Amino acid sequence: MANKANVAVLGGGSFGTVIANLIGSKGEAVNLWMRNAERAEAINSTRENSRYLPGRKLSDSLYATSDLSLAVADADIIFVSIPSQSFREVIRQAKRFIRPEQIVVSTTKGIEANTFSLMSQILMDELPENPIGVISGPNLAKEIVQQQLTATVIASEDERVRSAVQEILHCAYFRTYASTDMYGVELGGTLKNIYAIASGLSAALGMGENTKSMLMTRSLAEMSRFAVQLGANPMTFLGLAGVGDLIVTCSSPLSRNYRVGFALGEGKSLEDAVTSLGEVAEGVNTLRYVKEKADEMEIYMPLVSGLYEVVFNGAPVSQVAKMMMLNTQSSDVEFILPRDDS
Ligand SMILES: NC(=O)C1=CN([C@@H]2O[C@H](COP(=O)(O)OP(=O)(O)OC[C@H]3O[C@@H](n4cnc5c(N)ncnc54)[C@H](OP(=O)(O)O)[C@@H]3O)[C@@H](O)[C@H]2O)C=CC1
Ligand SMILES: O=C(CO)COP(=O)(O)O
Repeated sequence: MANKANVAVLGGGSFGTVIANLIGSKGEAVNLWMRNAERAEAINSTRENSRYLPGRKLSDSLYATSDLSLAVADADIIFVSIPSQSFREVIRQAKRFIRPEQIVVSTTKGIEANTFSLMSQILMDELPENPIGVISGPNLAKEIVQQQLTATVIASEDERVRSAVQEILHCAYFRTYASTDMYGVELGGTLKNIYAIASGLSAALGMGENTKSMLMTRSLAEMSRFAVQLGANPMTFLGLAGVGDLIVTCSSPLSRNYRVGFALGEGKSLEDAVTSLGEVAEGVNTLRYVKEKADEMEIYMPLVSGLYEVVFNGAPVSQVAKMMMLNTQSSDVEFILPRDDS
């Protein structure tokens, strides 16, 4: 039976299902929209998303549907968990069913091809009257479904969005912290995917803990530098959506981006690494778009440039790493000692 649900989640992959299930587990009626009608029916009859979360029993309050109009009809909040390359297309399909008072929240960590838009910018373009927000943080879907203690960030300039999302997601194993820096929070979640690929690569090559720590910390320096040039607040990168998400994604084999890097480090081709995942790894496209943007804006991003050479031009990691290590010495925290003064 269809839910008269206060919440809709668009996207029946790993994260969409997990967010819908978390809300459902609180006893809230939630509709999970997916494009595949057979899969939706199977979820309703078996209480399992066998494609993305095999073996995990889903809440009885979750109703899966391939009917977009029905999914969003009664929702106060609509979460959108669709990979970045299809995000605008899905919002365009949905927008005729969405009313201006409905809150729309992206969970997607990626950049649109050609426009360099983040998902909040797509939401503002397509749904200019709706209150919008983004959630981002160290949020591995496969840990949330096991009810591992987890926190995320809801970022929105609209206080009503922040408090509605905090309330709907709050439970004994999930906390939601608030921010007004939507762009910074989103950029944090998006950029760290690049460095997760680099971390997976370095792990596969047997690099030590010193190397991993250097890589993560210099990644944070590089992503903050880029974000500041694009107008985000660097302080956001000290929070869950910056350093928090960077740590989890650069450390865990549950991260798909880390796994792509690991597979590359084992000698697999990029195509094999991506297809064997069977899920989205946003970092591959993000690397491409950020490299272009950094070149265009002349932003110094040696890790992005080096990784780009390895991933897309087959450069040997040892050669790229040596070049970086022998590069001109620089400052540690450039907000204290500017790079040019070091
Ligand atoms: N998984 C995680 O741990 C986390 C993921 N995220 C972010 O959430 C976003 C979604 O990721 P996730 O759910 O993990 O990805 P998955 O690869 O697990 O699933 C993607 C989902 O999107 C659907 N989809 C893709 N294109 C379309 C389309 N054109 N129309 C309708 N549905 C479409 C797929 O449908 P189909 O199965 O039919 O192909 C699938 O249900 C990503 O940006 C990711 O970075 C954020 C935090 C954590
Ligand atoms: O964003 C994530 C964890 O916060 C999920 O990372 P992956 O997309 O690399 O699996």
